Amino acid sequence: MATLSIDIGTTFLGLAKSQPASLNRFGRIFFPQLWRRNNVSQSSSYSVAPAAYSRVESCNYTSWRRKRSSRRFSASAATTSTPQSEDSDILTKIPPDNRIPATIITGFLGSGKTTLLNHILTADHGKRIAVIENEYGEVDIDGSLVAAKAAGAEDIIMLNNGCLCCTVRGDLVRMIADLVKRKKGKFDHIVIETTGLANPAPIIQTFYAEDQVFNDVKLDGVVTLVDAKHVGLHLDEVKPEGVVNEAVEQIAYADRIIVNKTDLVGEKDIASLVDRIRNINRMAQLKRTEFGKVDLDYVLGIGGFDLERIDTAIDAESSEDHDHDHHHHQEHEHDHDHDHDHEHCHDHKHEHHDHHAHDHTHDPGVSSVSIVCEGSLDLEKANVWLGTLLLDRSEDIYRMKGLLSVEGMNERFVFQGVHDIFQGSPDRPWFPDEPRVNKIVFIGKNLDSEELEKGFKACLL
Ligand SMILES: Nc1nc2c(ncn2[C@@H]2O[C@H](COP(=O)(O)OP(=O)(O)OP(=O)(O)O)[C@@H](O)[C@H]2O)c(=O)[nH]1
Repeated sequence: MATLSIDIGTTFLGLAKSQPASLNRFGRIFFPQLWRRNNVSQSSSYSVAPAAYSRVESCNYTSWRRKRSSRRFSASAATTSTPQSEDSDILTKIPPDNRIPATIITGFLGSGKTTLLNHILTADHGKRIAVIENEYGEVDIDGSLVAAKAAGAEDIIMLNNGCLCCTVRGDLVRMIADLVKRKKGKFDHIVIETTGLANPAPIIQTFYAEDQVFNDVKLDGVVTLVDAKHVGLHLDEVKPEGVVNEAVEQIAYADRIIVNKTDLVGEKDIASLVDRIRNINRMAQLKRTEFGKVDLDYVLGIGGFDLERIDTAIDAESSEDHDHDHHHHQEHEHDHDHDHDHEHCHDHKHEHHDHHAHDHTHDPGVSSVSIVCEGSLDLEKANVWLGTLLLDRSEDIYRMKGLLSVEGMNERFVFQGVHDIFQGSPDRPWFPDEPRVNKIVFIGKNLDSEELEKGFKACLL
Protein backbone atom coordinates (compact mmCIF):
# COMPACT_ATOMS: atom_id res chain seq x y z
CA MET A 1 0.00 0.00 0.00
CA ALA A 2 1.21 3.51 -0.71
CA THR A 3 2.90 5.42 2.08
CA LEU A 4 0.24 8.06 1.83
CA SER A 5 -2.48 5.61 2.68
CA ILE A 6 -0.57 4.41 5.70
CA ASP A 7 -0.14 7.98 6.94
CA ILE A 8 -3.81 8.66 6.57
CA GLY A 9 -4.68 5.33 8.10
CA THR A 10 -2.64 6.14 11.16
CA THR A 11 -4.41 9.47 11.50
CA PHE A 12 -7.75 7.87 11.01
CA LEU A 13 -7.34 5.17 13.55
CA GLY A 14 -5.60 7.54 15.91
CA LEU A 15 -8.56 9.89 15.85
CA ALA A 16 -11.01 7.08 16.23
CA LYS A 17 -9.21 5.81 19.28
CA SER A 18 -8.35 9.07 20.93
CA GLN A 19 -11.91 10.32 21.28
CA PRO A 20 -14.35 8.70 23.64
CA ALA A 21 -17.44 7.50 21.86
CA SER A 22 -20.60 9.38 22.56
CA LEU A 23 -23.84 9.90 20.76
CA ASN A 24 -23.28 13.46 19.65
CA ARG A 25 -19.80 12.78 18.53
CA PHE A 26 -20.77 9.84 16.48
CA GLY A 27 -20.57 11.49 13.11
CA ARG A 28 -17.28 13.05 13.88
CA ILE A 29 -15.66 9.95 15.19
CA PHE A 30 -16.98 7.68 12.55
CA PHE A 31 -14.52 8.08 9.71
CA PRO A 32 -13.67 11.49 11.08
CA GLN A 33 -11.43 12.80 8.36
CA LEU A 34 -13.73 11.40 5.76
CA TRP A 35 -16.68 13.17 7.25
CA ARG A 36 -16.44 16.78 6.24
CA ARG A 37 -15.72 18.29 2.93
CA ASN A 38 -14.98 21.97 2.52
CA ASN A 39 -17.69 24.22 1.13
CA VAL A 40 -20.34 21.57 0.92
CA SER A 41 -23.47 21.61 3.00
CA GLN A 42 -24.05 17.89 3.04
CA SER A 43 -22.81 15.37 5.49
CA SER A 44 -20.42 13.92 3.01
CA SER A 45 -17.10 12.33 3.23
CA TYR A 46 -14.40 11.64 0.78
CA SER A 47 -11.22 9.83 0.54
CA VAL A 48 -9.75 8.07 -2.40
CA ALA A 49 -6.70 5.89 -2.11
CA PRO A 50 -4.38 6.22 -5.06
CA ALA A 51 -4.47 2.46 -5.34
CA ALA A 52 -8.15 2.63 -6.19
CA TYR A 53 -7.30 4.08 -9.56
CA SER A 54 -4.47 1.87 -10.54
CA ARG A 55 -6.82 -0.91 -11.49
CA VAL A 56 -7.44 0.40 -14.96
CA GLU A 57 -4.11 -0.09 -16.53
CA SER A 58 -4.75 1.83 -19.68
CA CYS A 59 -5.83 5.03 -17.97
CA ASN A 60 -3.56 7.91 -17.28
CA TYR A 61 -4.41 8.95 -13.76
CA THR A 62 -1.09 10.33 -12.70
CA SER A 63 -1.99 13.99 -12.35
CA TRP A 64 -5.39 13.23 -10.93
CA ARG A 65 -3.94 10.85 -8.43
CA ARG A 66 -1.54 13.52 -7.30
CA LYS A 67 -4.44 15.89 -6.88
CA ARG A 68 -6.44 13.35 -4.95
CA SER A 69 -3.53 12.71 -2.66
CA SER A 70 -3.46 16.29 -1.54
CA ARG A 71 -7.21 16.27 -1.05
CA ARG A 72 -6.92 13.40 1.36
CA PHE A 73 -4.70 15.55 3.51
CA SER A 74 -6.96 18.57 3.36
CA ALA A 75 -9.99 16.47 4.23
CA SER A 76 -8.12 15.17 7.22
CA ALA A 77 -7.09 18.64 8.33
CA ALA A 78 -10.65 19.90 8.02
CA THR A 79 -11.88 17.31 10.44
CA THR A 80 -9.64 18.36 13.23
CA SER A 81 -11.37 21.71 13.33
CA THR A 82 -14.95 20.49 13.22
CA PRO A 83 -16.93 23.48 14.40
CA GLN A 84 -20.12 21.97 15.77
CA SER A 85 -21.10 22.11 19.38
CA GLU A 86 -21.58 18.93 21.33
CA ASP A 87 -25.31 19.27 21.56
CA SER A 88 -25.86 20.05 17.90
CA ASP A 89 -28.32 17.71 16.28
CA ILE A 90 -27.30 18.65 12.77
CA LEU A 91 -25.73 15.25 12.23
CA THR A 92 -29.02 13.52 12.78
CA LYS A 93 -30.46 15.05 9.64
CA ILE A 94 -29.56 14.43 6.06
CA PRO A 95 -29.85 17.85 4.44
CA PRO A 96 -31.69 18.33 1.15
CA ASP A 97 -29.56 18.03 -1.92
CA ASN A 98 -30.52 20.44 -4.64
CA ARG A 99 -27.73 19.68 -7.05
CA ILE A 100 -28.57 18.61 -10.60
CA PRO A 101 -28.90 14.83 -10.82
CA ALA A 102 -26.84 12.92 -13.36
CA THR A 103 -27.44 9.40 -14.60
CA ILE A 104 -24.76 7.24 -16.17
CA ILE A 105 -25.99 4.80 -18.80
CA THR A 106 -23.52 2.05 -19.37
CA GLY A 107 -23.51 -1.41 -20.91
CA PHE A 108 -21.47 -3.39 -23.36
CA LEU A 109 -21.25 -2.56 -27.08
CA GLY A 110 -24.65 -2.91 -28.73
CA SER A 111 -26.54 -3.65 -25.52
CA GLY A 112 -29.13 -0.93 -26.21
CA LYS A 113 -27.81 2.22 -24.52
CA THR A 114 -28.77 4.58 -27.33
CA THR A 115 -32.13 2.85 -27.66
CA LEU A 116 -32.79 3.48 -23.96
CA LEU A 117 -31.58 7.04 -24.27
CA ASN A 118 -33.99 7.69 -27.09
CA HIS A 119 -36.77 6.15 -25.04
CA ILE A 120 -35.91 8.51 -22.19
CA LEU A 121 -35.74 11.54 -24.44
CA THR A 122 -38.97 10.87 -26.25
CA ALA A 123 -41.02 9.82 -23.23
CA ASP A 124 -43.47 12.16 -21.62
CA HIS A 125 -41.94 12.95 -18.26
CA GLY A 126 -41.68 16.72 -18.34
CA LYS A 127 -37.99 16.67 -17.48
CA ARG A 128 -35.55 18.78 -19.47
CA ILE A 129 -32.58 16.56 -20.12
CA ALA A 130 -29.07 17.40 -21.20
CA VAL A 131 -27.15 14.53 -22.76
CA ILE A 132 -23.46 13.84 -22.78
CA GLU A 133 -22.68 11.23 -25.36
CA ASN A 134 -19.34 9.47 -25.42
CA GLU A 135 -18.33 7.83 -28.67
CA TYR A 136 -15.02 6.47 -29.80
CA GLY A 137 -13.37 8.04 -32.81
CA GLU A 138 -14.49 10.78 -35.10
CA VAL A 139 -18.12 9.82 -35.28
CA ASP A 140 -20.74 12.47 -35.29
CA ILE A 141 -24.01 12.41 -33.43
CA ASP A 142 -25.64 9.28 -34.75
CA GLY A 143 -28.88 9.45 -36.67
CA SER A 144 -31.07 8.25 -33.89
CA LEU A 145 -29.75 10.86 -31.55
CA VAL A 146 -30.44 13.59 -34.03
CA ALA A 147 -34.03 12.39 -33.89
CA ALA A 148 -33.84 12.47 -30.14
CA LYS A 149 -32.59 16.00 -30.17
CA ALA A 150 -35.49 16.99 -32.36
CA ALA A 151 -37.70 15.25 -29.83
CA GLY A 152 -36.56 17.50 -27.05
CA ALA A 153 -33.15 16.93 -25.49
CA GLU A 154 -32.10 20.23 -23.99
CA ASP A 155 -28.56 19.84 -25.16
CA ILE A 156 -26.47 17.05 -26.63
CA ILE A 157 -22.74 17.19 -26.17
CA MET A 158 -20.43 14.76 -27.88
CA LEU A 159 -17.27 13.49 -26.30
CA ASN A 160 -15.58 11.64 -29.11
CA ASN A 161 -11.85 11.75 -28.55
CA GLY A 162 -11.67 8.60 -26.53
CA CYS A 163 -13.25 6.72 -23.71
CA LEU A 164 -14.80 8.60 -20.82
CA CYS A 165 -13.20 6.39 -18.26
CA CYS A 166 -9.75 7.02 -19.68
CA THR A 167 -8.50 9.92 -21.72
CA VAL A 168 -11.47 12.23 -21.87
CA ARG A 169 -12.47 12.40 -18.25
CA GLY A 170 -10.98 15.86 -17.98
CA ASP A 171 -13.21 16.80 -20.89
CA LEU A 172 -16.20 15.42 -19.03
CA VAL A 173 -15.44 17.62 -16.06
CA ARG A 174 -15.06 20.69 -18.26
CA MET A 175 -18.22 19.90 -20.19
CA ILE A 176 -20.33 19.45 -17.09
CA ALA A 177 -18.94 22.68 -15.68
CA ASP A 178 -19.63 24.47 -18.96
CA LEU A 179 -23.12 23.01 -19.21
CA VAL A 180 -23.94 24.18 -15.71
CA LYS A 181 -22.51 27.63 -16.40
CA ARG A 182 -24.35 28.11 -19.68
CA LYS A 183 -27.63 26.43 -18.95
CA LYS A 184 -28.23 26.18 -15.24
CA GLY A 185 -31.97 26.38 -14.66
CA LYS A 186 -32.70 25.30 -18.23
CA PHE A 187 -32.37 21.59 -17.66
CA ASP A 188 -33.30 19.25 -14.83
CA HIS A 189 -31.22 16.17 -15.40
CA ILE A 190 -28.00 15.11 -17.12
CA VAL A 191 -27.76 11.74 -18.84
CA ILE A 192 -24.31 10.48 -19.74
CA GLU A 193 -24.06 7.61 -22.19
CA THR A 194 -20.69 5.91 -21.98
CA THR A 195 -18.96 3.88 -24.66
CA GLY A 196 -19.59 0.16 -24.49
CA LEU A 197 -16.06 -0.41 -23.26
CA ALA A 198 -16.14 2.00 -20.36
CA ASN A 199 -15.44 0.91 -16.83
CA PRO A 200 -17.89 2.93 -14.72
CA ALA A 201 -15.66 3.25 -11.64
CA PRO A 202 -13.54 6.24 -12.71
CA ILE A 203 -16.62 8.00 -14.05
CA ILE A 204 -18.42 7.53 -10.74
CA GLN A 205 -15.38 8.77 -8.87
CA THR A 206 -15.29 11.90 -11.01
CA PHE A 207 -18.53 13.01 -9.36
CA TYR A 208 -16.87 12.96 -5.97
CA ALA A 209 -13.34 13.95 -6.81
CA GLU A 210 -13.81 17.05 -8.91
CA ASP A 211 -15.10 20.18 -7.21
CA GLN A 212 -16.28 21.61 -10.49
CA VAL A 213 -18.65 18.68 -10.82
CA PHE A 214 -19.39 17.92 -7.19
CA ASN A 215 -20.61 21.35 -6.19
CA ASP A 216 -23.34 21.51 -8.85
CA VAL A 217 -24.08 17.96 -9.89
CA LYS A 218 -24.86 14.82 -7.92
CA LEU A 219 -24.66 11.32 -9.22
CA ASP A 220 -28.18 9.94 -9.34
CA GLY A 221 -27.41 6.44 -10.46
CA VAL A 222 -25.71 4.00 -12.77
CA VAL A 223 -28.00 2.21 -15.22
CA THR A 224 -26.49 -0.83 -16.90
CA LEU A 225 -27.90 -2.35 -20.07
CA VAL A 226 -27.23 -6.03 -20.53
CA ASP A 227 -27.57 -7.68 -23.93
CA ALA A 228 -29.45 -10.86 -23.03
CA LYS A 229 -28.15 -12.66 -26.09
CA HIS A 230 -24.47 -11.76 -26.10
CA VAL A 231 -23.42 -10.75 -22.63
CA GLY A 232 -22.45 -14.28 -21.61
CA LEU A 233 -19.51 -14.21 -24.02
CA HIS A 234 -18.25 -10.97 -22.56
CA LEU A 235 -18.70 -12.07 -18.97
CA ASP A 236 -16.67 -15.16 -19.76
CA GLU A 237 -13.86 -13.35 -21.49
CA VAL A 238 -10.57 -13.92 -19.72
CA LYS A 239 -8.59 -10.70 -19.48
CA PRO A 240 -4.86 -10.37 -18.95
CA GLU A 241 -3.71 -9.92 -15.36
CA GLY A 242 -4.71 -6.50 -14.04
CA VAL A 243 -7.09 -5.68 -16.88
CA VAL A 244 -10.73 -5.36 -15.88
CA ASN A 245 -13.58 -7.19 -17.55
CA GLU A 246 -15.79 -4.25 -18.48
CA ALA A 247 -18.94 -6.36 -18.80
CA VAL A 248 -18.56 -7.59 -15.20
CA GLU A 249 -17.63 -4.14 -13.88
CA GLN A 250 -20.62 -2.51 -15.57
CA ILE A 251 -22.93 -4.93 -13.77
CA ALA A 252 -21.09 -4.64 -10.46
CA TYR A 253 -21.42 -0.85 -10.23
CA ALA A 254 -25.05 -0.67 -11.35
CA ASP A 255 -27.97 0.72 -9.37
CA ARG A 256 -30.39 -0.46 -12.04
CA ILE A 257 -29.86 -3.35 -14.41
CA ILE A 258 -31.84 -3.68 -17.61
CA VAL A 259 -31.65 -7.09 -19.19
CA ASN A 260 -32.45 -6.03 -22.74
CA LYS A 261 -33.12 -7.87 -25.99
CA THR A 262 -35.14 -10.51 -24.22
CA ASP A 263 -36.95 -11.10 -27.52
CA LEU A 264 -33.81 -12.82 -28.79
CA VAL A 265 -33.46 -15.53 -26.14
CA GLY A 266 -35.61 -18.09 -24.39
CA GLU A 267 -36.94 -17.88 -20.87
CA LYS A 268 -34.52 -20.49 -19.55
CA ASP A 269 -31.50 -18.57 -20.78
CA ILE A 270 -32.84 -15.33 -19.36
CA ALA A 271 -33.43 -16.93 -15.98
CA SER A 272 -29.92 -18.31 -15.96
CA LEU A 273 -28.49 -14.92 -16.96
CA VAL A 274 -30.48 -13.14 -14.28
CA ASP A 275 -29.17 -15.61 -11.78
CA ARG A 276 -25.65 -14.94 -12.91
CA ILE A 277 -26.12 -11.17 -12.73
CA ARG A 278 -27.54 -11.41 -9.22
CA ASN A 279 -24.44 -13.25 -8.15
CA ILE A 280 -22.38 -10.25 -9.14
CA ASN A 281 -24.69 -7.52 -7.90
CA ARG A 282 -27.52 -8.06 -5.48
CA MET A 283 -27.91 -4.41 -4.62
CA ALA A 284 -29.25 -3.25 -7.96
CA GLN A 285 -32.84 -3.61 -9.07
CA LEU A 286 -33.25 -5.62 -12.22
CA LYS A 287 -35.78 -5.57 -15.05
CA ARG A 288 -36.11 -7.44 -18.31
CA THR A 289 -36.96 -5.48 -21.42
CA GLU A 290 -37.18 -5.31 -25.16
CA PHE A 291 -35.83 -2.17 -26.76
CA GLY A 292 -35.12 -0.59 -23.39
CA LYS A 293 -38.77 0.05 -22.65
CA VAL A 294 -38.84 0.76 -18.94
CA ASP A 295 -40.78 3.21 -16.81
CA LEU A 296 -38.85 6.41 -16.62
CA ASP A 297 -38.80 6.47 -12.85
CA TYR A 298 -36.89 3.21 -13.01
CA VAL A 299 -33.94 5.03 -14.56
CA LEU A 300 -34.28 8.70 -13.54
CA GLY A 301 -34.46 9.94 -9.97
CA ILE A 302 -33.03 6.72 -8.61
CA GLY A 303 -31.08 8.24 -5.72
CA GLY A 304 -28.61 5.40 -5.96
CA PHE A 305 -26.01 7.31 -3.97
CA ASP A 306 -28.45 8.98 -1.56
CA LEU A 307 -28.18 8.07 2.07
CA GLU A 308 -31.94 8.49 2.49
CA ARG A 309 -32.54 5.59 0.16
CA ILE A 310 -30.07 3.12 1.58
CA ASP A 311 -32.71 0.85 3.02
CA THR A 312 -34.44 0.51 -0.34
CA ALA A 313 -31.17 -0.51 -1.92
CA ILE A 314 -30.15 -3.00 0.69
CA ASP A 315 -33.58 -4.56 0.61
CA ALA A 316 -33.38 -4.83 -3.18
CA GLU A 317 -32.36 -8.44 -3.10
CA SER A 318 -35.76 -9.47 -1.88
CA SER A 319 -37.73 -7.11 -4.08
CA GLU A 320 -36.20 -7.02 -7.54
CA ASP A 321 -37.49 -8.59 -10.67
CA HIS A 322 -40.86 -9.34 -9.13
CA ASP A 323 -42.28 -10.87 -12.26
CA HIS A 324 -39.64 -13.49 -12.47
CA ASP A 325 -37.92 -13.95 -9.19
CA HIS A 326 -39.44 -17.35 -8.61
CA HIS A 327 -36.88 -18.58 -11.10
CA HIS A 328 -34.18 -16.75 -9.37
CA HIS A 329 -34.91 -18.08 -5.95
CA GLN A 330 -35.34 -21.61 -7.12
CA GLU A 331 -32.25 -21.77 -9.25
CA HIS A 332 -29.94 -19.47 -7.43
CA GLU A 333 -27.09 -20.99 -5.56
CA HIS A 334 -26.86 -19.42 -2.15
CA ASP A 335 -23.72 -20.05 -0.24
CA HIS A 336 -25.32 -19.64 3.14
CA ASP A 337 -22.52 -19.22 5.58
CA HIS A 338 -24.90 -18.98 8.48
CA ASP A 339 -23.39 -18.92 11.86
CA HIS A 340 -25.61 -21.10 13.90
CA ASP A 341 -24.21 -19.82 17.16
CA HIS A 342 -25.97 -16.55 16.52
CA GLU A 343 -29.43 -17.10 15.27
CA HIS A 344 -30.00 -13.50 14.26
CA CYS A 345 -26.91 -13.03 12.16
CA HIS A 346 -26.17 -14.39 8.72
CA ASP A 347 -24.34 -13.57 5.58
CA HIS A 348 -25.04 -14.54 2.03
CA LYS A 349 -22.24 -14.90 -0.40
CA HIS A 350 -23.10 -14.79 -4.05
CA GLU A 351 -20.27 -15.87 -6.23
CA HIS A 352 -19.64 -17.31 -9.59
CA HIS A 353 -19.35 -21.03 -9.36
CA ASP A 354 -19.65 -23.65 -12.00
CA HIS A 355 -23.39 -24.22 -11.68
CA HIS A 356 -23.79 -22.34 -14.92
CA ALA A 357 -22.84 -24.14 -18.07
CA HIS A 358 -20.11 -21.70 -18.99
CA ASP A 359 -18.91 -20.46 -15.62
CA HIS A 360 -16.03 -22.84 -15.40
CA THR A 361 -14.15 -20.96 -18.12
CA HIS A 362 -13.69 -17.84 -16.10
CA ASP A 363 -14.34 -16.69 -12.58
CA PRO A 364 -14.01 -12.95 -12.42
CA GLY A 365 -14.33 -13.17 -8.64
CA VAL A 366 -16.78 -10.27 -8.41
CA SER A 367 -19.60 -11.07 -6.04
CA SER A 368 -22.03 -9.67 -3.50
CA VAL A 369 -21.95 -10.38 0.21
CA SER A 370 -24.74 -9.29 2.49
CA ILE A 371 -24.70 -9.40 6.27
CA VAL A 372 -27.94 -9.19 8.18
CA CYS A 373 -27.59 -9.19 11.91
CA GLU A 374 -29.63 -8.09 14.90
CA GLY A 375 -27.88 -6.29 17.73
CA SER A 376 -26.04 -3.08 18.50
CA LEU A 377 -22.51 -2.16 17.62
CA ASP A 378 -19.72 -0.84 19.77
CA LEU A 379 -18.96 2.44 18.02
CA GLU A 380 -15.24 2.38 18.48
CA LYS A 381 -14.89 -1.20 17.32
CA ALA A 382 -17.08 -0.52 14.30
CA ASN A 383 -14.94 2.48 13.44
CA VAL A 384 -11.79 0.47 13.55
CA TRP A 385 -13.27 -2.46 11.63
CA LEU A 386 -14.73 -0.43 8.79
CA GLY A 387 -11.80 1.96 8.70
CA THR A 388 -9.31 -0.86 8.50
CA LEU A 389 -11.41 -2.62 5.89
CA LEU A 390 -11.43 0.46 3.71
CA LEU A 391 -7.74 1.00 4.08
CA ASP A 392 -6.83 -2.60 3.34
CA ARG A 393 -9.47 -3.64 0.86
CA SER A 394 -10.85 -0.51 -0.78
CA GLU A 395 -9.45 -1.47 -4.14
CA ASP A 396 -11.50 -4.65 -4.07
CA ILE A 397 -14.66 -3.22 -2.50
CA TYR A 398 -16.50 -1.68 -5.42
CA ARG A 399 -19.61 -0.58 -3.63
CA MET A 400 -21.09 -0.99 -0.20
CA LYS A 401 -24.23 0.15 1.54
CA GLY A 402 -25.23 -0.31 5.10
CA LEU A 403 -27.69 0.46 7.82
CA LEU A 404 -26.35 0.08 11.33
CA SER A 405 -27.59 0.00 14.87
CA VAL A 406 -25.08 1.63 17.21
CA GLU A 407 -25.26 1.28 20.96
CA GLY A 408 -26.41 4.49 22.63
CA MET A 409 -27.60 6.03 19.39
CA ASN A 410 -31.31 6.56 18.79
CA GLU A 411 -30.99 6.93 15.04
CA ARG A 412 -30.12 4.36 12.45
CA PHE A 413 -26.71 5.03 10.91
CA VAL A 414 -26.70 4.75 7.12
CA PHE A 415 -23.67 4.71 4.87
CA GLN A 416 -22.62 4.04 1.34
CA GLY A 417 -19.27 3.84 -0.36
CA VAL A 418 -17.52 3.40 -3.66
CA HIS A 419 -14.06 2.01 -3.00
CA ASP A 420 -12.85 4.24 -0.20
CA ILE A 421 -15.11 7.16 -0.95
CA PHE A 422 -17.37 6.96 2.06
CA GLN A 423 -20.51 8.81 3.05
CA GLY A 424 -22.39 8.20 6.22
CA SER A 425 -24.95 9.87 8.43
CA PRO A 426 -27.52 9.14 11.11
CA ASP A 427 -30.99 9.07 9.57
CA ARG A 428 -34.36 8.52 11.20
CA PRO A 429 -34.73 7.27 14.77
CA TRP A 430 -35.40 3.60 15.36
CA PHE A 431 -39.05 3.02 16.12
CA PRO A 432 -39.72 1.86 19.69
CA ASP A 433 -40.65 -1.70 18.75
CA GLU A 434 -38.45 -1.98 15.71
CA PRO A 435 -35.91 -4.79 15.83
CA ARG A 436 -32.44 -3.30 15.61
CA VAL A 437 -31.28 -5.18 12.56
CA ASN A 438 -27.99 -4.23 10.92
CA LYS A 439 -27.73 -4.75 7.19
CA ILE A 440 -24.64 -4.36 5.05
CA VAL A 441 -24.14 -5.27 1.41
CA PHE A 442 -20.71 -5.38 -0.21
CA ILE A 443 -20.03 -5.79 -3.91
CA GLY A 444 -16.46 -6.46 -4.84
CA LYS A 445 -13.65 -8.73 -5.80
CA ASN A 446 -12.37 -11.63 -3.73
CA LEU A 447 -14.81 -10.99 -0.93
CA ASP A 448 -14.58 -13.44 1.93
CA SER A 449 -18.03 -13.64 3.46
CA GLU A 450 -16.87 -15.47 6.56
CA GLU A 451 -14.14 -12.97 7.26
CA LEU A 452 -16.53 -10.06 6.75
CA GLU A 453 -19.14 -11.53 9.01
CA LYS A 454 -16.56 -12.41 11.64
CA GLY A 455 -15.21 -8.84 11.57
CA PHE A 456 -18.70 -7.44 11.83
CA LYS A 457 -19.78 -9.72 14.65
CA ALA A 458 -16.72 -8.81 16.65
CA CYS A 459 -18.05 -5.24 16.77
CA LEU A 460 -21.36 -6.28 18.32
CA LEU A 461 -21.85 -5.78 22.02
N1 LIG B 1 -33.97 -7.40 -31.18
C1 LIG B 1 -33.67 -6.35 -30.40
N2 LIG B 1 -32.85 -5.40 -30.85
C2 LIG B 1 -32.59 -4.35 -30.05
C3 LIG B 1 -33.15 -4.24 -28.75
N3 LIG B 1 -32.69 -3.10 -28.19
C4 LIG B 1 -31.89 -2.52 -29.09
N4 LIG B 1 -31.82 -3.27 -30.22
C5 LIG B 1 -31.03 -3.02 -31.42
O1 LIG B 1 -29.67 -3.31 -31.15
C6 LIG B 1 -28.82 -2.43 -31.88
C7 LIG B 1 -27.88 -1.74 -30.92
O2 LIG B 1 -28.63 -0.88 -30.08
P1 LIG B 1 -28.04 0.46 -29.53
O3 LIG B 1 -29.10 1.12 -28.73
O4 LIG B 1 -27.40 1.26 -30.60
O5 LIG B 1 -26.90 -0.11 -28.59
P2 LIG B 1 -25.72 0.68 -27.89
O6 LIG B 1 -25.49 0.02 -26.59
O7 LIG B 1 -26.02 2.15 -27.85
O8 LIG B 1 -24.55 0.39 -28.92
P3 LIG B 1 -23.06 0.99 -28.91
O9 LIG B 1 -23.19 2.48 -28.86
O10 LIG B 1 -22.49 0.48 -30.19
O11 LIG B 1 -22.37 0.41 -27.74
C8 LIG B 1 -29.74 -1.47 -32.61
O12 LIG B 1 -29.91 -1.94 -33.92
C9 LIG B 1 -31.05 -1.56 -31.85
O13 LIG B 1 -32.18 -1.29 -32.65
C10 LIG B 1 -34.03 -5.29 -28.29
O14 LIG B 1 -34.54 -5.30 -27.18
N5 LIG B 1 -34.24 -6.32 -29.17
